[in-house]
Amino acid sequence: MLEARNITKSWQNKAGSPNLVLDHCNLKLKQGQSLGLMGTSGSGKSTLARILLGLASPDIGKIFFDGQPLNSFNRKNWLHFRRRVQFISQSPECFWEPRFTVGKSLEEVIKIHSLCRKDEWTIFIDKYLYWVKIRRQLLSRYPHQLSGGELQRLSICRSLLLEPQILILDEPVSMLDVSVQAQIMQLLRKLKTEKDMTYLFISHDRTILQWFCDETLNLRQGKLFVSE
Ligand SMILES: Nc1ncnc2c1ncn2[C@@H]1O[C@H](COP(=O)(O)OP(=O)(O)OP(=O)(O)O)[C@@H](O)[C@H]1O
Repeated sequence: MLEARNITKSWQNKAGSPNLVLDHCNLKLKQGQSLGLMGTSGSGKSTLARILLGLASPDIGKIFFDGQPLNSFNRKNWLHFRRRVQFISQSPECFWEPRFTVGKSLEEVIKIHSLCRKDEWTIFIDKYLYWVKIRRQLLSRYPHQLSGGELQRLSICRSLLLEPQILILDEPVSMLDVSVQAQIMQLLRKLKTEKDMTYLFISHDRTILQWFCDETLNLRQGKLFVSE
C-alpha cells in the first residue's frame, strides 16, 4: 500500500549546515496493519510522516502508494491519494478553519470531494458522527468552543467522510487527559476491526504502541529498527 524506500532527509540547522534526520529509511505499511513508530523527541518521526504524506520531499529515496511513486503523481492521482491517506495530528485545532463552525467545515469537505448530493449532507454526516459518538448539536460550534477530545473526534470524523484506507496518526492522544485518551484509542481500535483501517501510529508512549500496534519501529539516529 504505502511504502518508503531508502528515505534520506536532512534539514538545515540555524548555522546553515545539514542536520541528517532520516538515513536510508525503509518501511512498508500493509493493508489492515497497525504499525507503530516511536523515537525520542526530535528523532524525525514527524519528518517521516510528512514525507509519507507527500508534504515534504526526501533528498534521496521514494514513497510509493499502491506501487506508484508519489513524485510521478498527476493531479488526479493526488486527489485520490489525499482521500485514501488521511492525517490526524496531536494539535487538531490547527487543522480547523477558526472562522467556520465545525459543521460548515465538514460540509466543505463533502463539497470539495463531491461526496454526496446537498439534500443528503445531514444523513451523510450523521452516519460518521455516530461512529465518533458526537452529538449533532455540537456542529454549530466553532473549533475554540470544543474540548480537545471533541475536536479530535471530529477530526477523525472529517477523515472518515473520505473513507480513507490509511490513517497516519501523529501523537493523536498526547494532548488529551487519560480518560479521553482511552476513549479515542478505543474508537481507533473499533475502526480497525470494523473498517479494516490501516494505521501508522506515531507515539513516544511504548505502552500505547504495545497495546495498539502489530509491530513497532524505533527511529534512532536517523535509522529505523524493529522494536522488541
Ligand atoms: N522544516 C524544518 N526545517 C528545519 N528543521 C526541521 C524542520 N522540521 C523538522 N526539523 C528538525 O528535524 C529534527 C526532527 O524533527 P521532527 O519534528 O521530525 O522530530 P519528532 O521525532 O517528530 O519530534 P517530536 O516527537 O518532538 O514531535 C529536529 O531537529 C527538528 O528541529
